[in-house]
Amino acid sequence: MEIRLTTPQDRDVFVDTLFAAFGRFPEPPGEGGRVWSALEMDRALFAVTPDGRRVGTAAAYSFELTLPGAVPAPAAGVTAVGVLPSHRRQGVLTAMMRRHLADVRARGEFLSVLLCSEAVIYRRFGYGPATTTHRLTVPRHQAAFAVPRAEAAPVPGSIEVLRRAECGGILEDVYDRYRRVRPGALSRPHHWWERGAGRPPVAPAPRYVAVHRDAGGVPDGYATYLLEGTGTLTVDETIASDDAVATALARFLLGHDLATEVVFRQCPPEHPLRWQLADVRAARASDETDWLWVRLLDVPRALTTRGWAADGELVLDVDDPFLGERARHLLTVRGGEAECVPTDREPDLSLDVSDLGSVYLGGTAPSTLVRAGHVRAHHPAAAAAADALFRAERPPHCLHWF
Ligand SMILES: CC(=O)SCCNC(=O)CCNC(=O)[C@H](O)C(C)(C)COP(=O)(O)OP(=O)(O)OC[C@H]1O[C@@H](n2cnc3c(N)ncnc32)[C@H](O)[C@@H]1OP(=O)(O)O
Repeated sequence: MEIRLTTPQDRDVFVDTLFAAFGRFPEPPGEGGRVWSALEMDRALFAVTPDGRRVGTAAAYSFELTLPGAVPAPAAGVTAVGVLPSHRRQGVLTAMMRRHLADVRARGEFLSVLLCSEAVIYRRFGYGPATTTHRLTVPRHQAAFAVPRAEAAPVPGSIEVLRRAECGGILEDVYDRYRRVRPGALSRPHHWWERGAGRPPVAPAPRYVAVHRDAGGVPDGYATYLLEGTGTLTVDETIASDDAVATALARFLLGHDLATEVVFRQCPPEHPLRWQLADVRAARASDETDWLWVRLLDVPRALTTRGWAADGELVLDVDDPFLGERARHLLTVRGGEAECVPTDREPDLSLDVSDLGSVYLGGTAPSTLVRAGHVRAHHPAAAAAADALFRAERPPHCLHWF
């Protein structure tokens, strides 16, 4: 089996092969099919049999991932993974993953990320689930806000309702400012917006957009939504770098006449809404799911690149069975600056690289993985020390679909 890079001329066959792996036919370009226009064919792979048949596909987008401390880092976004049903469980994906990880390293990148179709596939390749997302449903009759102190001084500004097609570059600008400060957020490259590649609101599906502007008229938040005939107002995403702006948008959406309930999709963990409503049971959480999976390809570089909110010292014994690598690192953080060097000191924690991926963005406490039996703590204080160190300024969240 040969694994080879594709060329721009391969795009149609690539998409066709991918859909055959999923047992479906490619969507017309005007619908979900637009997302394939963003494929970077110089990062896409075909698995080819000795007799020349293309039986597997995998691709990668060039994103920036925001790490704790608002640090941007290049991240390869794995996508379009498929192996024809006739060729499964013969190691085709394994071969493509090996090649992908080697290509990422060769480019000087140290992070690979993905969204899983099935959660049992990728841990063996060193990926760990690092962020979650869920939806919040609020019945309108329970949507009254309590008036905590923050609400006494509402954010100055205005909200205007536009159609998606009227927004020009507003969504792209607001999203880009937002993603630079949110751990776990991915960039949405310009050509995604230009081509409408992705799900709404990147795809220009019919949507209304509540655009929040600051007192000077500059857009600083938006929410895209649609009121369905059933009375459900579905919000695709609320984007605002400022919590007060997000609150103003939530108030606006929850005040929408004729809606019987408002469904906020793609919510981050610890969303403040339930604390803002008078009825603390009103915002019902559902459909919680893993979202971004993270794979580290250079542990010292990954650990010294992210920001750290607390000082501390940890010895981590990290096992990477897929790449056949094992190393012990001394991580020292002083004044937010991290140093990570090889050591032969006794470890505080022993863990698989996939578990390091899960805790890397601060979304999973190392102590949870110790309790789950994934991570081994070598002394009683180790897990708490790791929790204090890895915690991010706020739980990481990713809402980009790719
Ligand atoms: C980021 C994304 O694009 S997610 C999309 C993933 N693609 C899909 O879900 C499309 C449908 N599925 C497929 O095309 C294939 O089943 C794939 C791509 C998931 C797996 O491809 P394969 O070539 O069969 O994988 P491969 O033979 O390398 O399997 C490696 C190991 O993973 C296991 N594995 C692979 N897929 C699965 C699965 N879906 N469920 C459980 N185990 C799996 C195999 O059993 C094997 O285990 P082993 O090493 O213990 O023997």
